[in-house]
Amino acid sequence: MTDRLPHEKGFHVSWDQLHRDARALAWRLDGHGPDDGGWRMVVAITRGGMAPAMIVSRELDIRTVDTISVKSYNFQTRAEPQIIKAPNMDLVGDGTGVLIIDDLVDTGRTLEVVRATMPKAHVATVYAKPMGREQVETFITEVSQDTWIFFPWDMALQYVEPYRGTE
Ligand SMILES: O=P(O)(O)OC[C@H]1O[C@H](OP(=O)(O)OP(=O)(O)O)[C@H](O)[C@@H]1O
Ligand SMILES: O=c1[nH]c(=O)c2nc[nH]c2[nH]1
Ligand SMILES: [Mg+2]
Repeated sequence: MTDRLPHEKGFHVSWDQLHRDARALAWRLDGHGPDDGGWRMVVAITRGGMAPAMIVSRELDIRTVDTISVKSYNFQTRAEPQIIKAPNMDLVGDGTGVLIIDDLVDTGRTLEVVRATMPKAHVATVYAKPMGREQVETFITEVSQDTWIFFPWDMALQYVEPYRGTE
């Protein structure tokens, strides 16, 4: 099944902003792991979760980092999420003490699929849209459902015309 989402607005995130927001996510998570061991592992949802997961694992000094690969979108058109690569389940166990990190939650379908494989893990994203918010335990910034978030790895600096135009 695919459906096209109308996006009225754009939210453009620079590398600097992403760094600040991912750090803020780490600080919010600090000290909120399970009482008997804290956060012991990070699982990044590729590809968008990899940069935030690197920053969070660095801030929280977590050295065990794995990935789960999920493909859900072709540009802005969504399809059913598919797990292409699983993390090391011997390390993940039931997910206790595991932080699952993604760049954003939109409809929540990606996280639904990922959560099912690690039921006791804690899910955190940097950004969240209302439809998927309930799939996430911790996030930093919410944007409206009709906003498309543009990440720094999808953008480049380019010339823009002055507001008043040129002669
Ligand atoms: O909540 P949902 O509606 O499922 O959408 C959110 C997911 O979509 C994007 O990933 P995408 O599948 O585009 O892959 P990418 O991370 O490799 O860009 C984004 O990075 C999230 O993982
Ligand atoms: O770069 C992205 N921006 C978004 O807003 C979004 N929603 C789902 N997948 C997305 N990818
Ligand atoms: Mg993704």
